[in-house]
This record gives sequence, structure tokens and C-alpha cells, in this order.
Amino acid sequence: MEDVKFLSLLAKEFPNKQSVVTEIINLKAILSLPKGTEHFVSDLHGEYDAFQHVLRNGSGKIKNKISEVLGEELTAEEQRTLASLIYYPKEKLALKKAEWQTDEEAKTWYASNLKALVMLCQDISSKYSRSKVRKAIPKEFSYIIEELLFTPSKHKTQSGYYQSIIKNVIELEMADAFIRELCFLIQHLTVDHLHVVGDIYDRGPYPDKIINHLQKQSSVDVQWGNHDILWMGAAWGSAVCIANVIRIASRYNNLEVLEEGYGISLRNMVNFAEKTYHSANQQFLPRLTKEDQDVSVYEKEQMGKIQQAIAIIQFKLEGEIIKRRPEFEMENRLVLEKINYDDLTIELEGQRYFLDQASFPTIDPDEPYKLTDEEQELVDALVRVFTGSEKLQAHIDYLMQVGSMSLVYNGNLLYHGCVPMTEDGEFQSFEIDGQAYSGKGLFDRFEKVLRQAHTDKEVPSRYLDYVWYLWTGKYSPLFGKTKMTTFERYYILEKETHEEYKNSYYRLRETEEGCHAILKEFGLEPGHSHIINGHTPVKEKKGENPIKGNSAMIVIDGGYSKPYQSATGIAGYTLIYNSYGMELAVHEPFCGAELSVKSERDLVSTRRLVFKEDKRQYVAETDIGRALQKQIDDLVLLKTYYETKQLIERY
Ligand SMILES: O=P(O)(O)OC[C@H]1O[C@](O)(COP(=O)(O)O)[C@@H](O)[C@@H]1O
Ligand SMILES: [Mn+2]
Repeated sequence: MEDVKFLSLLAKEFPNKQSVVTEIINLKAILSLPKGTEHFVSDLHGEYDAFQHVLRNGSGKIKNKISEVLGEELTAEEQRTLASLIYYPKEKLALKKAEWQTDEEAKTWYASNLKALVMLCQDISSKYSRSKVRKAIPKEFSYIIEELLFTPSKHKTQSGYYQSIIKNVIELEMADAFIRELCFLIQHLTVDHLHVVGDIYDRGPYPDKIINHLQKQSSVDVQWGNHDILWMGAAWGSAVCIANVIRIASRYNNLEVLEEGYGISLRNMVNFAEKTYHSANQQFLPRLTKEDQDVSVYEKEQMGKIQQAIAIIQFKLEGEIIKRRPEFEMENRLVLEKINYDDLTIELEGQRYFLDQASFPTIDPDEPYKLTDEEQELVDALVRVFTGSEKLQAHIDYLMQVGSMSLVYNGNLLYHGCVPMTEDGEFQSFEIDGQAYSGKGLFDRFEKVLRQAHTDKEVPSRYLDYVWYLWTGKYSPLFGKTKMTTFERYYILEKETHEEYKNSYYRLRETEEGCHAILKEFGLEPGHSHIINGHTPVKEKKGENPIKGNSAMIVIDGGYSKPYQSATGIAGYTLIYNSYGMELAVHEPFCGAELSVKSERDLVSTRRLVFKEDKRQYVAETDIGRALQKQIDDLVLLKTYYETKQLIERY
């Protein structure tokens, strides 16, 4: 019965045998195209410019293509110049223009570069169906680009057809705009699908711009990271998530993203901090990068006071949650009640520590977690502005739409943090609403929790406590450490108290056995499948290897976050998976678009092969291919139906 219903629906779209046959031919042609290129990035942490750069050069893939297609016609230097033109067409054209002495020189340059771009575009687009390429071509030049890409080239080349189009583009002074569009088309077509393995937010200046950019891309998915969760919770009205968001923004001199990016005024916050804290403890001063040289002493002090004021609010709000949620087992984070407010010391795990530069003007030692009236007012107002920011809501809605806790895509498993494990390699269980979950089940249950908190957003959802747990709880698949020692790092000089011990997962993932157990848990066959993991910066400098478990896992924490680059020694990794196999690209710190264009460096230092396919992969072997095959099977059924009907009608 269901089948009949389905076929009659399908028949509405394909009303006769001819239309069915045409569609089957079309779909079968797509199945025989090479598998599209997947690009994996992670831990972008607001570094929009560096992220843009990686997208523009396709993690080094564009340079590869140039050498493949034009290696015999262009010198190495010419190839570098062409690559840099493709990454930054506007900037490169401006530089070139300043170099030309005569019109002739300009014309020759335009002619040869346009020819090279067209050849490249032809090659790259040959991997896609015509309709897909057509959708990617900018309207303004669609006719010319389609002519150049789709007309069989042999005799057109001979007859001077291409040359004539190119000549006219130059003479009609359309060359600049045309070059720009061709370059963007090449960038766009080089990668078919983008995976963002979490942590778009925090530490860097422009997470909002990253999301704006992702929204414009056609094929993207996101695996939520712990920092993204914080912003989700904040958008849904979790006061404790809001406090963390503001604390981290002031810690990294990024309050602008709140004020300008999301229209969230912090005026009351600033006033409160200035009035309540007379000077900032050194540990609360912002962590600045090279770009922040012009921040004045006054501004630093002010950010320090904000960080301090909001950190205390955060510790109080955390205390309330920990008390009402004993199942979170976070009593060790009830720090404010462990303080001796007379001599400013704290007892942690049987040891007494002095609190450095501490002052707690808003804490009542008898009720340390109680917000003062002023703090309460401030928090209520912040919840109103966060939940009222349309832009923030739109960005978080988008993350909910394209995101998930984990993803299985073309046989690979993607997630940001970890699959919590016990010391002896079992999947760690955690109770949600009184029921225990572990492994994949835990991921799925947490995803449900988040979707519930998202739809509940009119009333502060009771699930918000779990949203915060995902940020910081010891069995959170997005955190993966025993505790977050924020308090200790602000107030205690003894470094041993700052230690955050990693879940056994991080030891077990080094082994093939550990990785295989995870793959199986998520329904994948060890062997061909890989785990793509973000979250922990790989310290290359100390000899750590991003490829783990005998190549079953690749950790691609991008290391985009500038303050973390001194620890990793590089600017992180990205991964490319195309029809020939999987390759890891190692990036150098981004030096800014201007310098990159001038020096013609693409900043991909090395590439490492993760694995090579035995034979080239085609769309038929991908998830999309399998879905298309299912459509073909249905259409074949419909075709048989039309044929049978014809026969019956005939006799
Ligand atoms: O470097 P900061 O700003 O002090 O942040 C450190 C905190 O960030 C975390 O590493 C979480 O952030 P990541 O997801 O980027 O690792 C915590 O474990 C740690 O307490
Ligand atoms: Mn993370």
C-alpha cells in the first residue's frame, strides 16, 4: 500500500515513461562522476581571516591543480602568481596594475591569465554535473562562462573561438570583474563539501563572520564543539553560559563581537565592574596577541575588571547548578564555599593554598553562591539581551540546522571532543533524566537534549543545566577532562592545581584497538573508516602525531587560535578527502592577506598522505550515491509500471 502511495507521488513529478527514462539517465551519469572533494577544518575559534585563507586555497589543492593542468605551460613562478591571483583576485589585480608600464603589457597579462583560468575551470568543473556547475556560476557572466566551459573545445580552439571571447572581454574592460568571478568559481568548485569539526566560537575576533560565511556556502555540516555549546546555551537564556561567554570574550579582548557583531550592549556590565572592582588581579588581565598592541593600559584594566566581575558571577551560578544536580558529581567545583574569607586561603583536596591578589566584594561568606541584588539585576538583563539578539538567534538556529553532536559521512566518523571511556576501555555511562547512556547512545541523547533546549527557548528550559554540563562536565563528550580549573588558574599560583586530567579516551585513541572499538560503536567497519577528531591542539613541537591508531584517527585541531600557536608550533591542520584518498595539510601561521599576496606564499607547509584509495572513488560509492541509487531503483519501478500500463491499454 505504502509503495503504491509512493509511486503515485513519484508519478506526479515524472508523468510519463520518457521523463522517467531521462531522469534515470541523468542520475546514472552523476553516479559515474568522481567523488566530490571533502574539506575538514576544526577549532576555528573566531579566526575568520585565517579560515578564509584556507578556504581560498583549498588547503593547497588549488596549487596542486595548477601544476597538474598547467605544469607544462607555466614556470614555477608563474604558477605561484596564478595561485595567488586565484586566492585574492582583487588584491593581486591591484598589485599587478601598479607594475604595468604599457597597455600592451596589461593586455598580454590579461590574455594569458584568462586563458589559464579558463583551462583550470574547465578541468575542475569536469568533476561535476553540468547542472551543478551552472548553479555555481555567477549570473552576471553565466552566458560567457558556460560557453567557455561547456562547448566542446577541439575545433573551437582551432577556430579562434575562445580567443575571440577573451579578446572581447578585455576590450570591453570587463576583464577585472570576469577574472574575479572565475577565481571565486575555482575556489568554490575545488571543494564540494565542508565539514567544520567544532569550536567556531571564542578566543578569536570574528566567529560571527565565520557563520555569515558558512551560511553562504552550499554544502556544509558542523559538529558542535564545547565553545559552540556555550554560545547556544547563552542564546537560549542560560545565565551561566552567558557568564562564561562574557568572561572568555573579555579574556581575549573580543567584547566587540558581542557589542557590534550581535548588538549585545555591555554597558551595565562595564559600569558594574568598574564600580565593584577597584583594580584587576593580574590573572584577569586580557591575553593579547600581536594585533592588540594598541590596547591602552586603561582598557586592559577595564577588561580585567569585567573578567573578574563576571567570573565571580559564573562561580556563583555554577554553585547553584551543582547543588541542584548532585548527579553531575561536581562537588569539587563548589569552590566558593571552600574559601576562608578571613585569611584568603582555600582548601582543595586536603591542601591549603593562598589566594593570590584576591578580593571578593560581592560574596557573603555565609551564602557564597547568592548573587547580590545588583548582580541578579545584571544577570536578568543579560539574559534578556542575549535571548533578544536576533542575529545571535539566527546564527544559533543555523548551527542547529547544519550541526550535530557527531556525524557519519561517507564512512567516516566526525566529532569534536571524545567518546568518554573508563580506564579499562569501556564506554563511560552518564545518567540523563534518570537513565544511563554511553557511547553512541550518549551522543544521541545529548543531541536530543540540545534540540529540546533549542525548541524550549521561550521559557528557560530545564535542559539548560545539561547544556552547561556539556561545556564542563567530566563525562561530556565535548569536554573530556576531569574538571575545568578556571578558578584555580585565576587565584592559585601553584601550577599543580591548574591541571585538568584528560579522560582515558585520549590514551586509548592512540591505539588501533581503541579507535576500532569506537568505529564499531558508531556502526562503522574498521579498516576503511576513519575518525576525524578536533578539540585538542596537537603539539607537533613536542613530537605529537596527529595521525593516531595506525591511521584510524586523524586529529585536526586547526590551531587557528593564535594564543595557542606557541604551544603547537604550527597553525594547525586541515584534511582533504577526494576521489584518490585522504591527505593532511599542515599550515603555517597566517600572516594576513596583504603579505600573502605580496609574497605569493600559500602557507601550506607540508602535506601528508593519510591513505590512498586502491582505485579512484566515484559518486556511486558515496552516501549521496547510495541515496541516488535508491531513487534510480524507485524510478525503474515506475518505468515498469508505465510499461505494464501501456501493454494493458494495447490489448
Ligand atoms: O586558555 P584559556 O582561555 O584559559 O582556556 C582554557 C580552558 O579552555 C579549555 O581548554 C576548553 O577549551 P578548548 O575546547 O579550546 O580546549 C578548558 O579545558 C580550559 O580550562
Ligand atoms: Mn574544544
